[in-house]
Parts: sequence; structure tokens; C-alpha cells
Amino acid sequence: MKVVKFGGSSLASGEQFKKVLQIILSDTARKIVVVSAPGKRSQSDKKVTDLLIENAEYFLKYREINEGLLEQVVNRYSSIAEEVGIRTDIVSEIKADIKTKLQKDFKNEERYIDEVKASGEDNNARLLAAYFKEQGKEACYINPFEAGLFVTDQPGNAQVLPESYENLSSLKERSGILVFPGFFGYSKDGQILTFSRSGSDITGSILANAIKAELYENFTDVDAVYSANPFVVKNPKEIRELTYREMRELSYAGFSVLHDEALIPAFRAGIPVNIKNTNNPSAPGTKIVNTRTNTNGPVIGIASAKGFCSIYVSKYLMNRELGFGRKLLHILEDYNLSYEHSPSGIDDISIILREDGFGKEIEEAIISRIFNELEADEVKIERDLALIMVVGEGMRHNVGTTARASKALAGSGVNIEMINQGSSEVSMMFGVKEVDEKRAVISLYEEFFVSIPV
Ligand SMILES: Nc1ncnc2c1ncn2[C@@H]1O[C@H](COP(=O)(O)OP(=O)(O)O)[C@@H](O)[C@H]1O
Ligand SMILES: N[C@@H](CC(=O)OP(=O)(O)O)C(=O)O
Repeated sequence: MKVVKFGGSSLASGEQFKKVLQIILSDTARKIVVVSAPGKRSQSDKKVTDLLIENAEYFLKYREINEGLLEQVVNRYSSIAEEVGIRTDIVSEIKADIKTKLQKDFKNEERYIDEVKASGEDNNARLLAAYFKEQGKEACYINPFEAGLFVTDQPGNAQVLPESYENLSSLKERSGILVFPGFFGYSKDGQILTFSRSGSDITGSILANAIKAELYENFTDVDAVYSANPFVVKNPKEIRELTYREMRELSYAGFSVLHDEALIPAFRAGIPVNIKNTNNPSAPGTKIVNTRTNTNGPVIGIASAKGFCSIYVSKYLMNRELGFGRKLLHILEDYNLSYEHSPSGIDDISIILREDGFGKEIEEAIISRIFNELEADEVKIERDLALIMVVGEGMRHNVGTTARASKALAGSGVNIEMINQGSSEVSMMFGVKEVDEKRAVISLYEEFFVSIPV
């Protein structure tokens, strides 16, 4: 039994719906189909999720529905229904559903927005199930509440609750194709809550774990996971096999092809993940597995992400001071800030965090607390940083990878602001200025994938 997830790009139009049907028909093991909301049909198009957020924000501001904005969403569904020739009046039901959601209680704005934006996947799942049925396939829409997908009460950032797995396991007893909306679950009291953006990948992985699927297939719009972002490096090398650890590091640092939280449920149940292309389903895609066999060098991929900053703190004899790191992190916790990395030396430490949520006011308050409470000698904030992640299981057994990477960066004139070697030894992180991000990735790609390895 397989769980198959189709991303927004795979379900953006009627033509895409037809491809999805063919993919499902071509393999009887494809049992649970997880869907995203319709995505972009072209670079300049808008995702339905973004349109729904605009609708919700308009309503919060003006207390009325913006009919033009609502039509933009409804048109996406009606053009799909028209293209594939759905005969029922499902589009009117979809419009009524979005209208009801827009007019719901908005006292808690975050929860209100979650409810509206989750309707993108919910209605797409209803539409796809209706299409399958009209094509003579036994299929039904599954409501996540009825199926028991319960999550924490964290709007826009929900986490699955452990009992969901047991609840969802009974789905495998049901007959026909089950069409399950991705991206959201319910609190115990029936409130809709979404995962973080691009979270339909997470739903697929949870379901794969729950039914102990033989495979989790994640269909997107590229033939494979590439060794570098194809928007940064021209024609990057396709990766055939990756380990869970490698993919987690790469998706965390910018390989948006899979959500970085989507691997854990599949990994825990030992279920392989196959990234495949809806537009070219016969291509083998990329397999994500526990251990990989083929290796061709220390590095498998190079990822990068913008939007980071660092807090550098130095104090003579920091290494001898009991609880210094704990107190420092406690200050950040008081401002609801989590940290990403923390390279350190004997007398200094850098804390790397995401820039959003770390505004100027918080910055000033934190600096003064570090000086006053920790008696630091120096505190420096550096903004506009990009993290470059060099990833590969092979790095553990290869001497000199750091030296090669540093040399490549220096050779292209990129100044390294900081280095951090992950404790898992499958990744190496370089902090660089955002303006140098692309140059850094290209030079590292050339070093590890184009030049002859030394
Ligand atoms: N290293 C990479 N390999 C493959 N795709 C990547 C990589 N880095 C970024 N991407 C981007 O991820 C996109 C697919 O992810 P996403 O847009 O979330 O798809 P979906 O609509 O299927 O959810 C690709 O079109 C590609 O532009
Ligand atoms: N539609 C949601 C969830 C999702 O996973 O979408 P996509 O598969 O298009 O990345 C979002 O845009 O965040």
C-alpha cells in the first residue's frame, strides 16, 4: 500500500488533474492520495493558499468579503472543474464553503486565518474525489477530523499529536481510493489548525507512518532532487538516493522540494520516500532511505537559505563560567526566540537565529540584558546572513572536505563569517553575507561536482 502526495504545482489545472488520475490508475498500490491546494500555473500566477490569506486579511480589515478576491479563488476551482468536465455542482458548494469560513468568528485572528487557508486543500480534495468518481473510480474524500488527525493548538505551526497515528491506521481497511486534504489537522475541540507553509508534505508522511505504507511517493514538478537549487546552479546533477539525515539537512536549509518536518514520521516507521515528477512519472525520481549504497564523493548536496542573523558574545573566561550558555539562551527564550546554531570558542559564542521576530526593539533589549546580566565584554549583532549547508554522509570518512570548501569560497571572493560542523558529521554550515549567497553555492558546486575530486 502506498501513500501518494501531490503538491500544488501538480494540481494547478485540469490538465494536471488528468495526469494525477493516470498516475493513480497506473498502480493499484496507490491507496491514499494527499492533496495540496491548487498552486501556480506559471511563475507569475498566485497559489490558492496565498489568495485565501489575502481574502482572510481583507475580511479582518474591512469586516466584509471582497467579492473580487473571492472570485479569484472560486475561478481556480471552476476552471479545473470545467477542464475535466465535472458535471455536479461542486463549485457552488466550494464557493459557499469559503464564504462561510470567511464569515466565521474572527476573535482569534490566527485561528481564523488557519481555517480560511486550510479550505484550499479541503476543497481541492473534494474536487479531486468527485473527478475520480465521475471517471468510474471508487474514491472518497476523507475529513481529517473524522479520520482522527489531531494536532497541537499552534496556529500556522501545528504539530501532530501521537494518538493520531493509531486513529489514522484504520484508513487502510477502507475500500477504494481515499483522497485526504493535506496541510491541516484539528485540535481535540474541532478547531482547524494548519502546519507551517508547504505542510502537505507532512500530512503525507504522517499517513504513510500510520498505515505502515510500503512507500511514500511525493509528486512534484521536478524529475529529482538536484544537488543544488536549479534556480541557482544551471543543470545541477540529479540525486538518485539520499539518506533521511541528508535530506532533512538539505530541506532545512532551502531545498524546498520537501518540507523539512516531513521526514520524521516516515523515518520513524522506516518508510522510504520517493520524490517524483507528475509531469514525467516514468522518471525514477529520488529515493530517500535509511542507508544509501551508491556514493560518488563526500558531498551529496549544497543548500542555502537567507534571513538569518547572529548574536556574537565574548567574555574572558567564558569557558569557566557555569551556566553562561544557559543564561544566554534563557534571555532569548524570554523573547520567544529559538536558535538555529551556536558555534563557540573558549571566550566567545555566536547564536544564529532567524531574522523574522528579531526586530530592532528586541535587539536593543537583548543586547542590554546580555551586558547587564551576563557582564559580557562585547556583544555584536550581524544581520543579512545566509547559511550555506554542505551535506553528505561521505563527509564522515573523508579528510579535507572543510579545507576544500573553504578554499573554493575564498577562491570566489566570498568571506566566511562563521563555520559550524554539525555534530552528526553529515553537514557543514557556512555563514556568509546574503549578497554572497549565490556565488558561494556556485563555487561549492563547482568544487564538489564539476572539478575532479582530489
Ligand atoms: N535542490 C532542489 N532540487 C529540486 N527542486 C528544488 C531544489 N531546491 C529548490 N527546489 C524547488 O522545489 C520546487 C518543488 O517544490 P514545491 O514548489 O514546494 O512543489 P509542490 O508544488 O509539488 O509542493 C521545484 O520546482 C524547485 O524549484
Ligand atoms: N498549500 C499550502 C500547503 C502545501 O504543502 O502547498 P504546496 O504543496 O503547494 O507546497 C501552502 O502553500 O503552504
